[in-house]
Amino acid sequence: MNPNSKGNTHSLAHENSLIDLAANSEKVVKEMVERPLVDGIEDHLVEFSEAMRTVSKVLRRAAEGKASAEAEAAEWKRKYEAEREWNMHLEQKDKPICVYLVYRFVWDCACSTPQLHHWWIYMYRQIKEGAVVAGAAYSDAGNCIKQKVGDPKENVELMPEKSQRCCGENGICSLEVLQDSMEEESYFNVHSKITKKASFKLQWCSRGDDDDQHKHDIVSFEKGHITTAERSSKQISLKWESPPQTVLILTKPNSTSVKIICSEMVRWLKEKRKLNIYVEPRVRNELLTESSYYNFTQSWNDDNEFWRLHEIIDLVVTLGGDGTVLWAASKFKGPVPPIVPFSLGSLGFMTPFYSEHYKECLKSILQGGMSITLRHRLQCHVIREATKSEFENENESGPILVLNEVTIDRGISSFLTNLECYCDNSFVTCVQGDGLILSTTSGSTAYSLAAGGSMVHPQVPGILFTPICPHSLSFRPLILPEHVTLRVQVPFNSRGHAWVSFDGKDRKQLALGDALVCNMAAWPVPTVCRTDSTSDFLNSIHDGLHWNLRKTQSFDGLRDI
Ligand SMILES: NC(=O)c1ccc[n+]([C@@H]2O[C@H](COP(=O)([O-])OP(=O)(O)OC[C@H]3O[C@@H](n4cnc5c(N)ncnc54)[C@H](O)[C@@H]3O)[C@@H](O)[C@H]2O)c1
Ligand SMILES: Nc1ncnc2c1ncn2[C@@H]1O[C@H](COP(=O)(O)OP(=O)(O)OP(=O)(O)O)[C@@H](O)[C@H]1O
Repeated sequence: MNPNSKGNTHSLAHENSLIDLAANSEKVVKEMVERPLVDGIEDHLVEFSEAMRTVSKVLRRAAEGKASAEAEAAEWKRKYEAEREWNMHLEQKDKPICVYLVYRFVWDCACSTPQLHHWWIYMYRQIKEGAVVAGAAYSDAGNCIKQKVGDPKENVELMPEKSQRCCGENGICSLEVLQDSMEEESYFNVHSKITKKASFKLQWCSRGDDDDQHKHDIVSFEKGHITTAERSSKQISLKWESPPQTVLILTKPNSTSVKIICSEMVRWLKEKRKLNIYVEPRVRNELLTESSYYNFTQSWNDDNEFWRLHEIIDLVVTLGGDGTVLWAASKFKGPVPPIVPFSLGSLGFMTPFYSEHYKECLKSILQGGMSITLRHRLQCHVIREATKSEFENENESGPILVLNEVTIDRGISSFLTNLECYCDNSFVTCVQGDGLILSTTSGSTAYSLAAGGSMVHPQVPGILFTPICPHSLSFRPLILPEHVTLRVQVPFNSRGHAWVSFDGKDRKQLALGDALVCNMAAWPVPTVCRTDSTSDFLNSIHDGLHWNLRKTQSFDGLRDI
């Protein structure tokens, strides 16, 4: 048998079987198609296709929602950044082109070299910061040589000295610092024959470290402004490098005991410590009504003048309760000088100094170093839905700074607040309840505590997110890191408006669509400690809040051992 013919027969059979199979499959499919559908399958298919349609609708909506949330977040970011830019622009505008005009530098020839050196360093810093400087200096009694500043900026120009007096004979050695505008010039002329702000150094150290090896500078100090370049939770000490000369006293109004201590303190600071003393206009009037002796006290006419005071104030003394410390902090929109809080209120959580011992306390603070607590503040912006591109007038004066907290609540509305909260543009939650507290760690022992938030040591950097009476069983308070930006928005489907207040003051309404944006401010409030930050905090929670006060269990009764 021919093997080839055998192979041909096999392949032919295989082909025929494939044709049969195809014809059969076609027949089977035809039968299946023609066969009536089994009961119920049609219904299932309809249901299935409806379900698929619903799924695709949900997916489409989710995609649309995500896109709109992203667009909204981008819009808020844009508004927030535009507002910051605007504020920075205003700040620049506020900054006089010629920040300092040194119009007289009377030089004692006996101390020429080191002081002249310091003066030029000081001037160089001003120029670096954008100041146009005009001035003249005299190097020694006989030869009044005008010195020109190198050229740190082109706008440096020397002005002829008005009264070219050499002071070799009278021995005065003073630097008068003036603002350039008329208003500021007259203000400083009238109010201060001043003086350079005292300089000091901030360090952190571990407890019990006696030698300087364990101390580290944490803050560079220029022009008397404290800024936390690096936030530290360690104890911070402040050491004067030149004697403080100017003190501002802020007092709680309508209190007889405060008035008595205030007038005594002013007299003592002037007579015994030879300090320049600033008081509020109200207090100056009260002192002058008491006696014309107090004519030496200085004050200010309006907020603009006050806002420049931090440039010459070495120390702030508060006489009152916590409210007076909050008041003092709120007066400083930028850098804050160290605050010495004397207790003349009822609770006094942040006021560790006893007013009866003011002489000893102030003496040691003015002479030596001190421990301070750098209390962080929150800066808040109210952003109105109605003003999409421009920012409200209220924002033109810059952010509102709080030392305790900013509260968003339902105010007089009887409905639940409905607040959408975002952290760095990520959705956090929707607060449905009486409201929300965004608190600093200093404020953790105030309203936030009453709403169930944790007590946090004031040196711990963080922002407390504490709901007020949330209508939910699982809403625990949060503590967020200090670097985040929080946005709390009243959604359009909210039943009522919300209200925002700053350290319990300045209530503002938030309409539908309005938002509050807040983050940590650059300017902390340095408060002087009686002992140190931790001891003062623990004393306050024990004495002020009676924390964990319980009768001690006796030895009587059952025991494990
Ligand atoms: N339910 C509450 O506890 C509640 C309600 C509203 C306001 N407050 C707090 O009152 C503060 C305003 O204080 P005020 O003196 O101007 O108003 P206030 O006269 O109403 O006094 C409020 C009380 O809170 C105390 N307090 C303030 N700051 C504190 C802090 N950081 N730690 C511990 N206790 C503190 C004060 O000593 C005072 O006893 C707000 O910032 C807010 O924290 C609390
Ligand atoms: N210099 C000031 N000018 C205007 N208002 C002030 C000034 N100092 C304090 N206040 C306000 O006066 C109120 C009472 O002040 P403060 O809280 O210091 O006293 P207190 O209520 O007696 O003390 P405590 O809070 O310890 O009970 C606060 O609302 C505060 O904002």
